[in-house]
Amino acid sequence: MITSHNLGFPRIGAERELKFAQETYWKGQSSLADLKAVGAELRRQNWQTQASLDLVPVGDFAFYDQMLDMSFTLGNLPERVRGYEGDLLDNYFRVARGRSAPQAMGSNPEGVAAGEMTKWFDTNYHYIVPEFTAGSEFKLDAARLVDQIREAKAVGVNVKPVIVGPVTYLALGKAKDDSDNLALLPKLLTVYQQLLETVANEGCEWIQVDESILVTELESAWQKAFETAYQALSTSKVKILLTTYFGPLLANLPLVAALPVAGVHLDAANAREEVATLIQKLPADRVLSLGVINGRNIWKTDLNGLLDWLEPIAKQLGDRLWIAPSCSLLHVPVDLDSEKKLDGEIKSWLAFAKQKLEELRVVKQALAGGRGSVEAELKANQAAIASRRQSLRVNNPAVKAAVAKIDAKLGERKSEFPKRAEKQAAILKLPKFPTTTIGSFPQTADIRRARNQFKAGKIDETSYTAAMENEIARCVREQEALGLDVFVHGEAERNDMVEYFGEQLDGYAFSEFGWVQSYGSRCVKPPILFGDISRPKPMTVRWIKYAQSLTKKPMKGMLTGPVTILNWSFVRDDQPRSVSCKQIALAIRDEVLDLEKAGVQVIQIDEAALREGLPLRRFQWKEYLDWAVESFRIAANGVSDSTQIHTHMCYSEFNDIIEAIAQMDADAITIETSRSDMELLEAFETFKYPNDIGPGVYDIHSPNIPTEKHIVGLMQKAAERIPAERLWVNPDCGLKTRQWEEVIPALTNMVAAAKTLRVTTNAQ
Ligand SMILES: CN1c2c(nc(N)[nH]c2=O)NC[C@@H]1CNc1ccc(C(=O)N[C@@H](CCC(=O)N[C@@H](CCC(=O)N[C@@H](CCC(=O)O)C(=O)O)C(=O)O)C(=O)O)cc1
Ligand SMILES: N[C@@H](CCS)C(=O)O
Ligand SMILES: [Zn+2]
Repeated sequence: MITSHNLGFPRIGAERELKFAQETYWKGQSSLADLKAVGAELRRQNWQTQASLDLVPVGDFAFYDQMLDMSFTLGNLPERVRGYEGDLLDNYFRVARGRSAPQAMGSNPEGVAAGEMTKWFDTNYHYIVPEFTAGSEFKLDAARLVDQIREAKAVGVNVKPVIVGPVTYLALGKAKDDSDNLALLPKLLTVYQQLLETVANEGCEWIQVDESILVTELESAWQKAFETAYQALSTSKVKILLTTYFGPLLANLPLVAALPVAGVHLDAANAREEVATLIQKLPADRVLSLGVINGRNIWKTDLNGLLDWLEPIAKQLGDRLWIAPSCSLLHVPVDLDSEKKLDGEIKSWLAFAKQKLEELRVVKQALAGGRGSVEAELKANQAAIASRRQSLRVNNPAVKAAVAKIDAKLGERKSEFPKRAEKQAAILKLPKFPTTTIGSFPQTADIRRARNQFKAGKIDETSYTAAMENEIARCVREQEALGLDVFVHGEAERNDMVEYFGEQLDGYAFSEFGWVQSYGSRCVKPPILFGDISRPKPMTVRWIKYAQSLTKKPMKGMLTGPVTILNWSFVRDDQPRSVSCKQIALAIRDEVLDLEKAGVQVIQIDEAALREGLPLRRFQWKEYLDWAVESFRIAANGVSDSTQIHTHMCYSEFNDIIEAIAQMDADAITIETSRSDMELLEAFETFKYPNDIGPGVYDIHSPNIPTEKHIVGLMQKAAERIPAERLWVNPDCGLKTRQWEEVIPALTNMVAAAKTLRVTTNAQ
């Protein structure tokens, strides 16, 4: 019998129950017991939803992040949070976000430095980076996993615990003292051995061990680490299913095939071409789990096409074949059935997490009982696939023609940076160390309530516009009072920096409940790019003009760049991403030019997702960066010399892409640096990045407020690497997740720091 299973299910809940429970607790408005009860209920519901599977994941639920869970399971806590005497979950939140609920802060009400957060491979999910030193010690705490195994058994499902594998755990962590992470492997393996033994003692037959770094290029020491690790774990009584996802194994395939594990999971949605070789290389007693349903997109699977390919494999492998989604379903929304307003035709093309598991059920049934046993389901699927292929709504010949006409000149500024900078300085007359913010100001409950009421038809457009203008006016007043130099309008009218644009562009559809976890309690609702993209009318101009009318300070026009819109959308799988990106670039270019025409002097085009879109394999980087940079340049560079173009990137490791960033040729770039203590600037220094830089000095992901002294210190470090006259002073990222009570003191300190720097640091 073929085994069906799942690698992970979205933990946030169909109505974002986890988010609301977390935030209520963090505000001190509920108890830890309330929060834990919500978690338990979500896990119960998720297991029930997955009950038709032969094996159900356990341990995929996390109160913040699965990597942080693993750090706690392994007893790998940063020194600064050790010895905390309260509840473990409160300590966990202290690592995750610098603090827990007010009632749990005890003797340290100011909080601690939060753990660094970074992107999970090429997804929009963020994990908390494990911290190591040469002396790191590990100590098993399996209580969380054991409790959840028991809970799941009580629900009546067949349990398959899920953990992050030892090599991936080490590879994704960071040594705080520059020691070699790999040197910790022997100590770590002892704890993993204990963990596997514990799981076996709970009566589990299988454990899923995620080793996702196997889809990246591995140096030989890391390849060797896999051999060492799995040799050491091979004596365990529980069977290991080694899971890899997000791409092909390429050079790592022979290594994976030879590891002494009971089964291997391959992302067959993205690496179908490797299946035959893996079957050939895998010893005959091993299970092969194929990720046949794409866990990263929201499109229905062509089930008949899949079966054409899979049936012979099923015959060949028999019981050795397992089927699953390609990766954890963490990256897709929970339930398409919640969508009541989505266009019926488009909805018929889609599948969210629950629907993907239903697809898996149909595939398993078709393999076990023949296609005839699921005839109705397969027919309906075929009709949906054909409808999408043939739909006239997908193709817009005018857009295709505009993309075909793109030439190199479209992305060229008129003059080089020094000449532009001179012209811009003459108009903007900014002081040294100019201060600015990244765009958004707090998205207050009032703003969200007004938008909710507008969308529900409870208030009309005039009232909604008035409410948003009120917020913009407040934001301008606050910036005047703070004494910032370059203003923003605060993005009150935007639900999200990508969804907002998706809602206004033709070729996009958007959902009501299609939430996906981005980090902690924060979720995004990626818009669905289904057709050729065009801009029916200006999208931001009226708001920016209104904001500019309230002040004499320069007001930044605020846009999201084409690469970020693309990377944070669910995109088409029927044309190259590069083509979709250029279509978006042309739409954003028109918006940039409209802003310029409206008299806007500074235009920021956020490319926060440029880095994360990099293919996981280096040999594919150049091709991606070429079209990504070209798309940005098309969007940005139609303006005159005197218009100042900014871009913004957060969470970026810049070393790898610094050349591409320079080629984008924005007049100024603001970046995230505060948690990494300006380390990220090394790339800009080494490369001699020629344009202006604003290294973030305020970690906006933590409620902690940076002091003036701290900011001055960070900027002095920055000035050691970058000429002071090219430095801006700004937060790491937008302020939408913060409260006004946090933002005002933090920005007051930031402006004060800039003033201090102007008198203490030499800049021309
Ligand atoms: C910069 N980041 C972003 C990423 N990806 C994006 N697509 N967008 C980003 O900004 N990736 C990297 C980082 C990740 N960072 C963040 C930061 C903050 C959020 C966030 O705040 N998300 C919000 C949801 C935002 C949103 O869409 N808001 C809507 C709906 C608001 C809402 O929940 N309404 C309530 C009703 C409210 C009421 O009646 O009072 C409801 O619908 O129930 C809006 O403003 O209209 C979040 O809450 O998680 C995400 C990623
Ligand atoms: N302008 C956006 C960028 C976030 S990456 C903001 O300020 O929220
Ligand atoms: Zn940002």
